[in-house]
Amino acid sequence: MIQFGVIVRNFSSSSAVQSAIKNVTVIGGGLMGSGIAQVSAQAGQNVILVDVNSDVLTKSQKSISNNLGRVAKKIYKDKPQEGEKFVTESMSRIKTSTDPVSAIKSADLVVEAIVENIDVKHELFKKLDEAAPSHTILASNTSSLSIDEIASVVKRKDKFGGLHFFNPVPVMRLLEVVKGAETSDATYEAMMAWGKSVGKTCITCKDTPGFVVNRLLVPYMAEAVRLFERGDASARDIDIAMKLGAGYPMGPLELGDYVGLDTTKFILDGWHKKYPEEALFKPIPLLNKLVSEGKFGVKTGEGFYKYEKK
Ligand SMILES: CC(=O)CC(=O)SCCNC(=O)CCNC(=O)[C@H](O)C(C)(C)COP(=O)(O)OP(=O)(O)OC[C@H]1O[C@@H](n2cnc3c(N)ncnc32)[C@H](O)[C@@H]1OP(=O)(O)O
Ligand SMILES: NC(=O)C1=CN([C@@H]2O[C@H](COP(=O)(O)OP(=O)(O)OC[C@H]3O[C@@H](n4cnc5c(N)ncnc54)[C@H](O)[C@@H]3O)[C@@H](O)[C@H]2O)C=CC1
Repeated sequence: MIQFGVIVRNFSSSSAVQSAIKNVTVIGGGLMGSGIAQVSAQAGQNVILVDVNSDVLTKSQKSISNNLGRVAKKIYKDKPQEGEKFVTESMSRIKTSTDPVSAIKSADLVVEAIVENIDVKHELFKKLDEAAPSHTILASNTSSLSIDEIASVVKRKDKFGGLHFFNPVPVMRLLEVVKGAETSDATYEAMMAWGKSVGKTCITCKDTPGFVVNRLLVPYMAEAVRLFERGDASARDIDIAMKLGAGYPMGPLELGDYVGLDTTKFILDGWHKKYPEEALFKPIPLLNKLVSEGKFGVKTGEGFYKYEKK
């Protein structure tokens, strides 16, 4: 059995701590999964990125390569050749697959970043639990679902936890490490060490709705949509207000488009179902309308604003 210890290394990159986790499988090659694959490969780990859709995987590889290029420009400002080597080597550590079962055969850690739907996540984790080696840690990047509820379908509850990243993963420095009711101390410590190894500052949170960031951020974004829906201010003015008046890097509606209005709706709907009396979680007709029209934000080319399709 692999012992997940921590080896402290004395080198000057952001990942000063190296985790014993070497092989990572990331399931879901969308916005978040591609970012998680990137930071893992950057940190020297072998990555398999899995998606049901092979076109998504092609797109992910392209965006990871571009984003690695941005990182390389920063780290290797005056050494373009070293920058190129960094990109090529990091990319060579990422393999792709459409078959989750074969992709986890040598995984030390699996990070799931598929659609925010408990039934779909259950179906996947049942398969992963049966197929993964006994030492493999299973983790979910869920934004809003309960870690214990997701873990209810697996036998290895002691080796299950939450690893909640933020978008864009290569830039946002936080990782919320969520300890479920049955997550063992060894698993929790291995997740913390791994988070540090991929360059993140880790905080710990109990398995509560939205953990820390989303419990505060999602109701704020929802209130901004309601304000716009009432016609109290234009979308542009709401966003300018929060950027210039509160110092946020993005306004709340821009952020909704960036996170994905589909994901935002999944989060709110899930919480509303669980806590029907909570006014902050009530459905928002405008948000539902945009999602029903396929306007998910940046990823579909339109949300509150229009974007050039990538
Ligand atoms: C829903 C959930 O469960 C949880 C969530 O994720 S909630 C969402 C959390 N995220 C946020 O709140 C994001 C808020 N927005 C921001 O922080 C910033 O607007 C932003 C970082 C996204 C973009 O910043 P910006 O200054 O407007 O744009 P830009 O100049 O393109 O990027 C800033 C830097 O990040 C880098 N960057 C941006 N995206 C990148 C990516 N995907 N990969 C690598 N580098 C990237 C750029 O290269 C640039 O680097 P330098 O400053 O060294 O040149
Ligand atoms: N968008 C955001 O800002 C954040 C999202 N999250 C969470 O991360 C997860 C993924 O979100 P995004 O990356 O935004 O979604 P996304 O829609 O960009 O990507 C999801 C991907 O999962 C794939 N997929 C769906 N079912 C699958 C399955 N059974 N097996 C393999 N692949 C499958 C889809 O083809 C898609 O490419 C969700 O749980 C979300 O709540 C967490 C932090 C931030």
